[in-house]
Amino acid sequence: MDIIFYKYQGTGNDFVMIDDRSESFPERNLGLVQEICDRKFGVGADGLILIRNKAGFDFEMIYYNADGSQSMCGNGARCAVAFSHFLGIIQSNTTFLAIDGPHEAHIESGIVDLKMGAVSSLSNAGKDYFVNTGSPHHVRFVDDVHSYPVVEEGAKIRYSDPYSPKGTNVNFVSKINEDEIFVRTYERGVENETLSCGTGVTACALVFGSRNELRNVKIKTPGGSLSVRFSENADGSFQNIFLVGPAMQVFEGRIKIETEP
Ligand SMILES: N[C@@H](CCC[C@H](N)C(=O)O)C(=O)O
Repeated sequence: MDIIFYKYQGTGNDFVMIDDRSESFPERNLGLVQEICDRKFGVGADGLILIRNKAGFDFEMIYYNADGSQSMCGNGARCAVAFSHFLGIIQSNTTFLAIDGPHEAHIESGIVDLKMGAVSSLSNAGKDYFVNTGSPHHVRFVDDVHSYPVVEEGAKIRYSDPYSPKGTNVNFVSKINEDEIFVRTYERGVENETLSCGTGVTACALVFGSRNELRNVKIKTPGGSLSVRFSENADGSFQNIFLVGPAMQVFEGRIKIETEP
């Protein structure tokens, strides 16, 4: 069996995208997801996304990390919107379903403005913070994020007791300007630093924005620039959270699936 795929990247977070409206992808075959995402033996990606039909929505995004686990992916969702636009499923506005619930988005000139789920609170985690933006995120502010040992420290926190057994993603943040931060993220499910993480930068923007009375935060990541705007309620919850940034198709191809003779 051959599967036609497209590759997308959103600020360097890269995804294999499959139009699976026919529901022919063997979604329970997590070994296949791992093989496709393998950078040496497969296509290579941080994650794999299936686009499926869903009653009441324009489409459903089914997201897998490179290891086959599932969670919400902000950059993946922006790429899914761009891919659905490319496929002609949507025009410039959409409402779609992801693992954490419904999302709205707008796409124009390759920039996707994605509404994230509401966030109930920010928690303290020692001197750091924890925020769930559809996926769990530990947020640590550091003096110089560029020289910080992200993989080593991220792996320690990712597997640490408070987050066991499912673990967390871990973000390291330095302030660049009054309204701008630099974020590097260790992602669970990839088990490495990725060039950008959409739910991660959203978590960091909420913490930074809340502490500094900002409602629009610019973010730089190793893979490019994003922004997050939001409103904060008196009870410390957040709503109308929008993650904005580019999503690009980089190539298309055919995956050869070995079948038993
Ligand atoms: N890269 C993603 C986050 C993907 C999910 C995460 N690795 C997890 O398992 O929680 C993003 O852009 O949000």
